[in-house]
Amino acid sequence: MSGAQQRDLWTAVDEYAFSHSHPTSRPNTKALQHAAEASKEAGLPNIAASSSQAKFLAITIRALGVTHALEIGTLGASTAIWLASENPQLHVTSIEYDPGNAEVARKNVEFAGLSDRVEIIVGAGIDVIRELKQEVLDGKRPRFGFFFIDADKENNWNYFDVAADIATKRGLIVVDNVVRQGRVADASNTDARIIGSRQVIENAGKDARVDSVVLQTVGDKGHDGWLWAVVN
Ligand SMILES: C[S@@+](CC[C@H](N)C(=O)[O-])C[C@H]1O[C@@H](n2cnc3c(N)ncnc32)[C@H](O)[C@@H]1O
Repeated sequence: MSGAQQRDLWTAVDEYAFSHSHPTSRPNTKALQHAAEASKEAGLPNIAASSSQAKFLAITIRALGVTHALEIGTLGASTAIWLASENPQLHVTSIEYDPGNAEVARKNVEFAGLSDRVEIIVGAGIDVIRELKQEVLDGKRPRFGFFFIDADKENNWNYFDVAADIATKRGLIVVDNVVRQGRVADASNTDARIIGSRQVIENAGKDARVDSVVLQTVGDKGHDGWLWAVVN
């Protein structure tokens, strides 16, 4: 089977399964479709987590009873809306570097009726997460039970390192796109994003604060994978 055929198959399975596991009668369908359309119209790239992946994160959060989540990399707020709309107990803080993306995201969150539970902070992820860390340590913010690291891949480890310090006990840290069509296993690849993947995988494995695993994924976003870590 060619690469294109494989990808078509993965997409077909995603479309079939998602249409049944999340029928359009679900209450958040309109908000999610609106966010996708408005993001496309505004020219945002098609790089949000897939619907199946975002729902998987959302129901994991529900199973764990997480009340505060931190996302790095908002884009048009697709995943933030998934997390908040599937979890009435959840407050989502999401950091976005690009003010234009943040504006689209805010409007999408407002359309979804989630402005009271989705906070979008504009700024460089590493600066903002360090400020949030100080707020958590000062007792001005609660610890986060879930992190979705999905921004500049070169900073994966820097985000992870702070996240492990401000997580709740048994908090979950997910880093997106660490496999990158398998290129992570090619030691000769010097792409900064691949180096960012390797750094977070290797450092997390040695870090006594967490227990981690990498899970490869296929679907309508191709072949990639997540790093998952639970904070001890
Ligand atoms: C893959 S997209 C995020 C998708 C989103 N998590 C979702 O699944 O719906 C990555 C986003 O990270 C933002 N970004 C890139 N570098 C950043 C940085 N240094 N700090 C914060 N955000 C950044 C980009 O502007 C982009 O909107």
